[in-house]
Amino acid sequence: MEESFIQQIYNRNQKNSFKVLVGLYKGNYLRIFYSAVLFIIKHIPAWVMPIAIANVINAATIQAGGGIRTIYFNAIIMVILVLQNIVTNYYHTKLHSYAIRSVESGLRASLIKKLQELSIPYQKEMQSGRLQSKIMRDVEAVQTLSSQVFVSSLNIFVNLIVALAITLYNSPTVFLFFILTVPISALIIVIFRKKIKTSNSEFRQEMEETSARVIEMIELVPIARAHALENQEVRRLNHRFQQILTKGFHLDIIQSLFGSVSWASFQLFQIICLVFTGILALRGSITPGEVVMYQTYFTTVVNSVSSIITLIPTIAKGLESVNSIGEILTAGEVENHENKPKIKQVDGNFSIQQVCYRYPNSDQTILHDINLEVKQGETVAFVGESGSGKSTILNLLIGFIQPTEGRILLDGHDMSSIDLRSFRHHLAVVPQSTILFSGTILQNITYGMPSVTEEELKRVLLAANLWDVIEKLPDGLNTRIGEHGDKLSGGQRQRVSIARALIRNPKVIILDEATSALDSHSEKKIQEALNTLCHGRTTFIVAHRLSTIRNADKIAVIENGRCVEFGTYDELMFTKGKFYELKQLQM
Ligand SMILES: Nc1ncnc2c1ncn2[C@@H]1O[C@H](COP(=O)(O)OP(=O)(O)OP(=O)(O)O)[C@@H](O)[C@H]1O
Repeated sequence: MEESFIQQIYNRNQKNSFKVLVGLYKGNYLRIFYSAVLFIIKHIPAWVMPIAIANVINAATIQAGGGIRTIYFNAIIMVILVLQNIVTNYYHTKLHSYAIRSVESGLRASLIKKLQELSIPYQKEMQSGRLQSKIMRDVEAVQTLSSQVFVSSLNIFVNLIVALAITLYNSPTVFLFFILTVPISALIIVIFRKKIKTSNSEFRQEMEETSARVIEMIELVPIARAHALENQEVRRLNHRFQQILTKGFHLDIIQSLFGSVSWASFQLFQIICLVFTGILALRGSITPGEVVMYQTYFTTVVNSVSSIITLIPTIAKGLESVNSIGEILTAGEVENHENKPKIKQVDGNFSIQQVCYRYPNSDQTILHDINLEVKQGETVAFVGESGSGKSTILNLLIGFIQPTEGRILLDGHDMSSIDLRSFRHHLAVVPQSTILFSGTILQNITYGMPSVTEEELKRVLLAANLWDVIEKLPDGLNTRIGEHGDKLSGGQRQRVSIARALIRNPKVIILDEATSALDSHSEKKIQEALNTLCHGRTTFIVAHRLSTIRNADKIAVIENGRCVEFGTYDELMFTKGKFYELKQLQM
């Protein structure tokens, strides 16, 4: 799949999260600019009001100027400036909010797209809870960062510049006093910045980890309940919450200390400023109105500088989230289909040649020199002890993982050199634990199919032995089946899964047979459905049922990652080797 624009921004600015953030707004720069201009207009009252107030005070206290006319004139100016704020604020918000919200949804869309491309082993490694936390929580932190940085920093910088400029124009002495705040604030920022960044990063990782555990726990509730392990589960999570408490507490303390130190320093400055301008007024250098004016501007300067300081934790958190999202968007563990030829037709001939496999995070080779020739339409059953490597072979055949040595040929094409998506259009996978989603039965069966005719649907339902089940349901095919299909029985779920495979009319089927025991009636129904499904298609089954094994064209016995026997049922029974032993054991 093509890299999204957001992915490109991440790849180009891997080390610099601030550059990434700015880059994300490409296409919105003009909107942001107009929003900033409107902000300046809407904010004019904040700068003009102190002057107008000073004029009114001076007109009232010093019998100079225009008296009542000055008071009225300044009042009218103030009213106009205040009222225009409502309109300009509306358009200012409209523009920047659209920009920020579109980046927010763009980030989520890019993450989802990337998740669909990442290799299956990588996804398993990352855990769904952590991924979910990145998609929801981190993107939200980036959105908060954007609005804070844009709205607050604009507010801060514009206020600061105007207050300082007016003061400089009126009194350079007071101006010099004002800018003394800069080194003080810089010092405070330097002292706290690194601590806040580290603390934020630790807290974010802890949250992600806990998120993963919580999702896992929710999925495990029935198992925990069935084994009376509720308390253990609660304890396990409580331990994680304790970690969050410690890390979050540490973060809060640093942030709060940072806030209070800066607040106290600036309040002290404000008191000094009042004393300083008061003395200047006593000496007659400035008027009483100007004392109020400078005090107001100084409050603006102080508030602006302390706002920059209070913004820092949010910025640190947001930039940490920019990094966190980048972990996914720049991950290289993707299924690479770029520039690989698509296959137009699949017959279903497989040649597995000298295949070995080792999981990336392990130094143990799981599969050794697997060699199998499978003809179009044949059914191959893999049997063997648990952990012998059967599911790993299925994952290799789907292309979720690639052989570390050897190769797999599909109709003569090396699977590593073709666009696997073109093969998977002709493939149906029926996993051991049926994966259903919380829609209707119809939606679950026709998942990913653009259109299905009534006759086709009926044929599939009959073949999957689902017709009777559907007929008994009040809403028929439109019955909602609950999360993961919880409202269906295990056997019914398996048959829905078989129907989903059937409707795709695949050329190749990969089937990890469910191990759970079913009653003989249900077992018979499933076996009939499976027979229809596999008929005339190349099928690979991890087989547990006797009937499946009996019906397979070939049986491959896997032992410790090696294929120790390969042949028909009768051949393997005749040679009285491993398969014979396994059968004896089962019986
Ligand atoms: N992601 C992984 N990382 C490392 N080792 C793994 C991973 N997945 C599986 N294994 C190991 O690979 C071996 C083969 O596993 P596999 O799931 O293929 O066995 P299986 O024959 O299908 O077992 P079962 O019949 O119980 O499903 C096991 O020893 C397992 O521990």
